[in-house]
Amino acid sequence: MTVPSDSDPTSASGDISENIVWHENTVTRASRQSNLGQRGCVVWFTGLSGCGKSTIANELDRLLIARGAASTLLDGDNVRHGLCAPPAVLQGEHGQAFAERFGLGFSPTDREENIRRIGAVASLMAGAGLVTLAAFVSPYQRDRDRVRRMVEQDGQAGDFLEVFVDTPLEVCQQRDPKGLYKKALAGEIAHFTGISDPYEAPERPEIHLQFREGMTPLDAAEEIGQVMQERGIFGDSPATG
Ligand SMILES: Nc1ncnc2c1ncn2[C@@H]1O[C@H](COP(=O)(O)OS(=O)(=O)O)[C@@H](OP(=O)(O)O)[C@H]1O
Ligand SMILES: Nc1ncnc2c1ncn2[C@@H]1O[C@H](COP(=O)(O)OP(=O)(O)O)[C@@H](O)[C@H]1O
Repeated sequence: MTVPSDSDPTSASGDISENIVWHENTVTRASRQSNLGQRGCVVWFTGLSGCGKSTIANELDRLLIARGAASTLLDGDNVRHGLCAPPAVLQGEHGQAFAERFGLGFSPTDREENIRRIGAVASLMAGAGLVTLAAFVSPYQRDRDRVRRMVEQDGQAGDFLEVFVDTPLEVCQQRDPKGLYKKALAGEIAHFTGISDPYEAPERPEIHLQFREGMTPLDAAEEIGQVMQERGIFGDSPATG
């Protein structure tokens, strides 16, 4: 825990929230959604490494764009190159102390902060009216529930759709496209989800993609698109203020 220094503006004022005042935007979420003809939302893919999160999310993204929707995609590996970069990436530019303080690995606390940051960004994107796809292992229910609360407080109930990509560990290990399971099983990667770190399966996901042999990414994406249609995401839903 870093004790604020005298030069830290918060040390004099005590509670930082006293000096940070929420500013209501002039342009409302409702007008952004009306312009886009859709409801901003977050479609949150969770599951083991190799379960198919990125593939299905990209397929859904393609379907959404094809139907004229405005969507965007946040992916674990990619976001960990920038917003949630590890210490090794930050050190060169920012120095060791900064890198150790703000860089993220895979400890429970680092994963918590990773998902908290992404949840805040995803909520802002949904607030702009975008269908925001997010594909992260996000192994802890508490972290996923926190994003759900954040998104639905900013918007409305139903704006967060949890998609459990329920592919068995054995299948993920057989796929192992990045060779990470092989490394993890050889002890070369610590805290690897499903091998040496826990994964808490969603208790009540909006969409449960149960693994079936022959089920294609397109099948999964179309199933999600259908649920989104039924939930009024594409323009026949009441806009929020
Ligand atoms: N220790 C460990 N555990 C799990 N995954 C690991 C680990 N180290 C690296 N990777 C690679 O990082 C991707 C997971 O990053 P996420 O940001 O989605 O993880 S988390 O949500 O913070 O748990 C994940 O990407 P996907 O395979 O696309 O899921 C892995 O390839
Ligand atoms: N429905 C599917 N059927 C067969 N292979 C799949 C399916 N979905 C994904 N894959 C393959 O599994 C591997 C891991 O998929 P990926 O989307 O990278 O998973 P994740 O993002 O969860 O790590 C990739 O090689 C991908 O082509």
